[in-house]
Amino acid sequence: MITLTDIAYVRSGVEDLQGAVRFASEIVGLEVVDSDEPGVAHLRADARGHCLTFVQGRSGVISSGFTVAGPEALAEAETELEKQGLLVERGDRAGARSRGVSEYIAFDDPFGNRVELAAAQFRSADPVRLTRGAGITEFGHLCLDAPDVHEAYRFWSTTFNARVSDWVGDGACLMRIDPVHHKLAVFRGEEAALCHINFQVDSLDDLMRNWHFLVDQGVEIVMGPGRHPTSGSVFLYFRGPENLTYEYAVGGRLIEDDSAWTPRVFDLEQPSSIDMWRGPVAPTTRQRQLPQTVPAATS
Ligand SMILES: O=C/C=C/C(C(=O)O)=C(/O)C(=O)O
Ligand SMILES: [Fe+2]
Repeated sequence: MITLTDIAYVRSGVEDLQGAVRFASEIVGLEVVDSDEPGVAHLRADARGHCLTFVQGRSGVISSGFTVAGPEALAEAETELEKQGLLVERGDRAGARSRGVSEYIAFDDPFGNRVELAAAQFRSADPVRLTRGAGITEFGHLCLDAPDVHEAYRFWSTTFNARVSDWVGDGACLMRIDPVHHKLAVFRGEEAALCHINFQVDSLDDLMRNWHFLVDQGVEIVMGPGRHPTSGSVFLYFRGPENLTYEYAVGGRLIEDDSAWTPRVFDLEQPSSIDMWRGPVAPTTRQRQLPQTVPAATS
């Protein structure tokens, strides 16, 4: 089993590089990192050198990167994946440099999502300089699409150390690789794709200020503000250029003791399974069944 130590980055192809960078920096708030690569832009949210890369070209996710413990673990992972019959490519020096990692390998998950494993992701000692006061604290998780979330779970939980934290019916599988409720989510979708990329913010005030800012900027709000019963985080999903969906979230449960946690299965048909603030506020059935008051008998 391959042990993933963290999420590392998302690389996405964009037709309008300037537009994507402008949105990710001036609207989302990420810091633009210097890049000497023509047609490539890197953005930063936390101590990682960068966590989001846009590459001028065909629109759509290129790859999602994770880290393993080091070069030996990477070599073992390469062997393990090849044993499973997966076609594994070892990245070259230029590719590693562009990813801000020491070395990496790449393969497709069973659905065609391009996944990369890196031996080490470079950290930056420079303080993060967000482009606006969005309150972003970290690149929190990434969510992939797959036609069968159970099959996806089987892949991630047998090939890797992913454990399921919660399910939303057959629609979503939320997996952890450390105590954070999920660093990797898989949503049911017709084909391989990046469902969204999450950035944690420091406070509820940050999230709500961001909401007003996005609305004032005319950004498409996809969902929220709301609260996930799964992680418990308060969320806000919004659409950026070329259909890249971002999520701000605040909070979220930690699962420190695997043995004490039992994954729950929320009903995909219930709106409150995605947003617990959408639960029924109408009178409960008990009140509806209260006997009608009987008019006083007329004498
Ligand atoms: O309906 C599921 C939503 C899950 C969460 C969460 O619980 O935080 C996400 O953020 C997600 O799907 O990525
Ligand atoms: Fe999310």
